[in-house]
Amino acid sequence: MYGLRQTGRTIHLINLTTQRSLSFSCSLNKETFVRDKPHVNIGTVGHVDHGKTTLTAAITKAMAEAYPEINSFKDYKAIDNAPEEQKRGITINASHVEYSTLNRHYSHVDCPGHADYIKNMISGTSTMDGGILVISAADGVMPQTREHIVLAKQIGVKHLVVFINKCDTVDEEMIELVEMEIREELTACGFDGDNASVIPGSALCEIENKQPEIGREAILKLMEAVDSDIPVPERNLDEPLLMPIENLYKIPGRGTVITGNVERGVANKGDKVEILGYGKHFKGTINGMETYLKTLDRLEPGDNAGVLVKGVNREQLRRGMAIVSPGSVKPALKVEANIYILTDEEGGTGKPLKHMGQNMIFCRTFDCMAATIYKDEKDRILPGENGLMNFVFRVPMVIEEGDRFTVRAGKTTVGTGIVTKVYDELTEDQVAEWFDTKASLKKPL
Ligand SMILES: Nc1nc2c(ncn2[C@@H]2O[C@H](COP(=O)(O)OP(=O)(O)OP(=O)(O)O)[C@@H](O)[C@H]2O)c(=O)[nH]1
Ligand SMILES: [Mg+2]
Repeated sequence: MYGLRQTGRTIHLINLTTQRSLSFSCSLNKETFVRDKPHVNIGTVGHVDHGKTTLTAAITKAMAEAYPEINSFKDYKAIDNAPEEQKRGITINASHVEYSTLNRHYSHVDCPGHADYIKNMISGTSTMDGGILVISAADGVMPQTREHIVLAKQIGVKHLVVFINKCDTVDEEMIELVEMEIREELTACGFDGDNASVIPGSALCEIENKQPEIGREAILKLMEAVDSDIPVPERNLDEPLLMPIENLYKIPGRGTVITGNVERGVANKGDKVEILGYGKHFKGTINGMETYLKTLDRLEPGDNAGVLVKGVNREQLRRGMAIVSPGSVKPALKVEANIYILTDEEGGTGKPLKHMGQNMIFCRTFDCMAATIYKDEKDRILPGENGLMNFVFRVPMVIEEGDRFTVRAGKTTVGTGIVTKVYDELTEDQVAEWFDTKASLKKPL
């Protein structure tokens, strides 16, 4: 026996015996997103293949089964939907899904675990109010488990809930060992390891409707822990708009759709905006906003939104730029930061940064080359220590006092920092000339 239920634009076909449902969209007029619950941004992080995408799909399934009126199941293929992701069976791009518990609406970003795509993990994590750390009971703590905990901490994710996955493959004793190991690891990285919620289960069991005690029930327990452990952050509605760009789409005849997470401020249809970063400056007008295919009445902090902007071309823009209220942000070329250098064990290089070296800086959704300059040429900040140093970007970037960022060299995270000061004494020409000649032969900027 099957039943039909409609929620907004979505029709759910429900098997009345198993309560499994299949959802599909119909083309009624677009619904308006109703802000009837607090909205929280979360996501899955952890080592490659530990089951983050499977868990993401399993959460949407468990939520759709528990509250079908407000949720629909997104299967694995809908989350890892790029051809290369499907061919290789790994996540490359951070991908977003939404679901609701009775108390909250969540936007969930499923981050890649593979070391080659840490860049996408960093930009995905930059918008999280809290995270679900996924760890396989069969493997325990692995290199990217540790790297993701360290990065989440430094990026400013204050709350982590742990899901020990693949419990269908091991015995009780092993699960207890992994729980002890992960609590220690969290504590070592500055989280409250003793009191963190650690939920054992199996994402695959929920997907395959097996062993509900480690499948469905564990996922519901996990979401209860997420509801209670990850507080709704304070949203700053009074400041001018800032929304870092995550992705861009061109809609022929309509304009450019910019997706991302609103960091602060509100904006309405018809508002004028600026788009800044990578030394560029464009002007446009907001012509519409959406979240998960529903119309937004206005942009608010925390929204994971798609914004239709008139007056800019998709080709001019790139991820890492930011949409801001006109005149509210001045991009910076040179900043001072308090920087912490990772040790070998934390996944770093175990070496200090070079004076006048060049490294990639990751902040919000941007990555940009910067010169690393010690205040005194003889200074060195050793692994495991922190100190002040200057960074000069190749081009002006949207970065402000108090912003957190990550320093990477090749595939390794070298350090993490917080901006303590923004200088404005340099011109773009001076910086371009300095980078274009052999930087190391010149005196520090
Ligand atoms: N036995 C078992 N296998 C699982 C479970 N969860 C996931 N898997 C399997 O583990 C493999 C990796 O799962 P993914 O969800 O792709 O892992 P991931 O963490 O998203 O991987 P990346 O995004 O590439 O880092 C797949 O073959 C899954 O079917 C589980 O609970 N039990
Ligand atoms: Mg994945």
